[in-house]
Amino acid sequence: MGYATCFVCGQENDKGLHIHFHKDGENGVRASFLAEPWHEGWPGIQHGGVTSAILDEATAYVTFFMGVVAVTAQLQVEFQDPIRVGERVEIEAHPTKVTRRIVEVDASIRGTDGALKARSHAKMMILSQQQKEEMGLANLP
Ligand SMILES: CCCCCCCCCCCCCCCC(=O)SCCNC(=O)CCNC(=O)[C@H](O)C(C)(C)COP(=O)(O)OP(=O)(O)OC[C@H]1O[C@@H](n2cnc3c(N)ncnc32)[C@H](O)[C@@H]1OP(=O)(O)O
Repeated sequence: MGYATCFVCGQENDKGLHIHFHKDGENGVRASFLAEPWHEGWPGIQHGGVTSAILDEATAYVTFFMGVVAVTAQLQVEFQDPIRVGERVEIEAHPTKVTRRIVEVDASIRGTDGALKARSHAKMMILSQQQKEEMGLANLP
């Protein structure tokens, strides 16, 4: 599952994170990730941009599993506790509000002990047919 070349989930992206997201319950999403040395910013700590990309992707998978094509319009991230290189984390996301054009999604990253590392709130904009065509996303499966 996933787009082959996607930076976060694509299995054919040599520079990617190769995270496998799966459906959890009706509209939830789950995944797991282990930070490698090449994901760090400050020594030994996962770069905040990598953390944000993971939260963004988990959010996008929520809308994907809902069967809509959407892009991130807004992503607010809170970095609660450093994610250490070599540390496994668990990722979760679920929708909090669905309107005609916007799906709001909460996502979180926790240590295997359940301690909160980072969380986000996002607004995903559901694309119109015209927007899908303009962005080259009209023929997604
Ligand atoms: C084989 C198959 C396997 C598949 C496996 C699944 C793979 C699943 C993952 C794939 C990979 C995903 C990747 C990660 C997800 C990205 O990261 S997507 C990339 C990052 N995001 C973008 O590039 C989006 C760029 N922005 C845009 O294109 C446009 O600004 C948008 C978001 C489409 C909105 O444009 P628009 O529709 O023209 O918006 P507009 O009509 O002006 O406004 C509509 C309403 O939304 C509000 N609004 C507009 N923009 C914003 C905003 N930025 N913030 C808040 N509100 C906004 C407006 O205020 C307005 O509100 P109302 O006045 O109606 O109350």
